[in-house]
Amino acid sequence: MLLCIDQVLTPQELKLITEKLSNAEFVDGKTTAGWYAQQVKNNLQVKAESEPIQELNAIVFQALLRNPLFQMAVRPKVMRPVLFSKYEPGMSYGLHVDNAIMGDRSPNRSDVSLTLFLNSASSYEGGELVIDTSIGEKAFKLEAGAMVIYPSSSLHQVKPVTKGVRFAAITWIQSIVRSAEQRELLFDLDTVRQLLFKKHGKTPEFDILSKTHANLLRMWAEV
Ligand SMILES: O=C(O)CCC(=O)C(=O)O
Ligand SMILES: [Fe+2]
Repeated sequence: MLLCIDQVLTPQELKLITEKLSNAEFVDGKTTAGWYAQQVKNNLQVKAESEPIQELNAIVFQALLRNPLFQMAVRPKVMRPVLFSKYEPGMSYGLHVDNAIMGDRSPNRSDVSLTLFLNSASSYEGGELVIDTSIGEKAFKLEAGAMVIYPSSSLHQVKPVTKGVRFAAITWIQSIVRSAEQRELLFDLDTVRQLLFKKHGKTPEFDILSKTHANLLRMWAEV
């Protein structure tokens, strides 16, 4: 499932992140790409284990964990440390698929990939995240504080930035529900269940739908 969620970060969080990024040390992004993705990855990212990384990471994790739509759509089990990237004019990330398994010491499967846009879409040209979907390519260039989540199984790329600078936060999530199809079924059922509750309260229909939702989750969850 491809989903865009607006206002994941508050204006205060965005301001803090932007300030920290303006003083951060950036290094070549190739260091965290798979061997073939390295050939097409041309960007910068905040040095791992550098001073602001812990704080920046915590802000993004908190924002994700308090977001009900993210929780419903992704059902996170493990979230990989966030990468903060910067694309200057001429930089891009060519077509690739994200590594299936990430992390040497405690490996996780990547089920869901996430791009959180950190600066205004009008402040740079190019830099769209283009994802190959079953109905063709879809381009995303969202406002600061908004994010797109997409299956890690998709081929995708970041188009060259031609003017200005693009900042983004990237992470990958292992879901407690491995299958994207099952996650989408649960998301739809949960959405209907909540809409029904808002309209009619706790009806017998709501109860049965809640039972079905809970039991499918029980059947499919790996916790
Ligand atoms: O910056 C983005 O929107 C996506 C970056 C990406 O594809 C990656 O880091 O694997
Ligand atoms: Fe990627």
